[in-house]
Amino acid sequence: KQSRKLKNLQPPGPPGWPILGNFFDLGAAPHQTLHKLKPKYGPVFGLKLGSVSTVVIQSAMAASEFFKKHDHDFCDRKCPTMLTAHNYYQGTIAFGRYGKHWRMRRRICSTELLMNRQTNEAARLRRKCIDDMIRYIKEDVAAAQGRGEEGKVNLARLLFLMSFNLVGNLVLSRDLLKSGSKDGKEFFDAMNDVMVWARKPNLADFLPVSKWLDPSGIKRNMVRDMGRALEIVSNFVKERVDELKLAEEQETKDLLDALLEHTGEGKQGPDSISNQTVIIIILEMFFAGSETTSSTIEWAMAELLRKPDLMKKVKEEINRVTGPQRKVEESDIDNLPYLQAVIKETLRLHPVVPLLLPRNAIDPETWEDPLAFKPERFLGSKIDYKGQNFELLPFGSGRRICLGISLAHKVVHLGLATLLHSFDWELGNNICPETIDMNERVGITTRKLIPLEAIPKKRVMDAR
Ligand code: HEM
Repeated sequence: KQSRKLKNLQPPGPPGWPILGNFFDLGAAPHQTLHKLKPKYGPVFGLKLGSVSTVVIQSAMAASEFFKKHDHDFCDRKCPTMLTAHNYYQGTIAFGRYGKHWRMRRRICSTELLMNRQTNEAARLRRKCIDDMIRYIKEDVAAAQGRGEEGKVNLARLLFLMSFNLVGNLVLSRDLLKSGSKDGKEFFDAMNDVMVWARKPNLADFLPVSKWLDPSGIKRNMVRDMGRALEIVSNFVKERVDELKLAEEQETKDLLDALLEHTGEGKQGPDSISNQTVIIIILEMFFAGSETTSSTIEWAMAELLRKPDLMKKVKEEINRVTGPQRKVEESDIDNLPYLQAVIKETLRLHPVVPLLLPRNAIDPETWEDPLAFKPERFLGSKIDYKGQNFELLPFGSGRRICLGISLAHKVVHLGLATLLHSFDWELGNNICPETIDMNERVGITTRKLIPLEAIPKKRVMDAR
């Protein structure tokens, strides 16, 4: 949201169509279209998306200036129309209006979930979910080979299952994917469906008069699936409330407990939250924390499979630090500079939230050969993604910086390193490094259009 003063300062940009403005000029990959407009309009220009005035910032210098001088003016958010289903907008952190309610919800989540009081317990859960993924991979390969196939696994799906299950463990202390968990399976399906609808671009966000139209039924489907997801979470919450009533001592063990401490009778004022808000925040942790993390690891694997020499280099580094038998631990991350460079390069080239939460900057001029995957550019460089280096902002910066940054940092490194250290990866018949499809599917998050599949092989060193 812009103040009137800032609105008047809207910089010039490409002329748009009457009423619709530049909405249809953005195309299927808006972040790439914006990059192409830069030579003509400079690093800062304005766009009219229907009735919404937007400022695009595409240089490190302008982003630095923006965050240092105007972060406060731009720290409000506009909730996409799709997320008004079931009053989602009233509880959300990611799309919430800037103010005391947002601040309080964010504080509870970052303290309880991400700075985690029980640091060792959270580390154990991360380890467990990643180990489970390795087990599922082995089971899938065995099943595929049993069918006489070459043993390809759908890495995209297995990574998503891992990060989804991790959020379930951290926020609800529930293993949602444990076989036989009916609620878990239903919740997983409903979540997936909501994300499909949320990914669709929606003219109603930019042209309020069109918000009553629903030609392809997206809104109707969203209401239905969001309703299913919220109902399942609301049952989880009810169960916990009942458990707490019976418990003698109440100890905060996860995010749900922490949120429930702020509800209930006698709680009033800015410090209190409603039951519905608890449910929405829990759901949001799954939206914000699962696909973002899994997609980043998937892109990193795709880039490494395209460049076998880089794959070899990162595997050798891990092997040097852990030896062939020991598992990679989170405490190894600091000693794996090449792995860190691979992740930074992945987040530079494939930021999973490229545009749709505002304030993210892409800055090709800062980088030599910007479209090439070259982790080496980060070796010996102090550039990091914590929001202070404005040429690399995959998690945003300022007051609305990603709340899950430290969790994502650990899971992405440990997850990728464990995949690489557990198997030797091959592409299989009919595909070679040069032909891996790297197209994007753009929405709230940018995923690989074609989910990555690869064959995990017994490591050469184990086979010897
Ligand atoms: C690689 C993984 C991830 C990436 C690239 C990512 C990226 C982002 C970005 C770009 C934003 C907007 C920042 C801004 O406007 O300045 C954001 C916001 C947010 N992220 Fe993440 N994220 C990731 C993982 C996670 C995880 C694991 C969680 C939690 C479990 C999470 C929770 C959130 C929340 C709640 C917000 C909204 C913050 C606010 O508006 O106050 N994210 N993320």
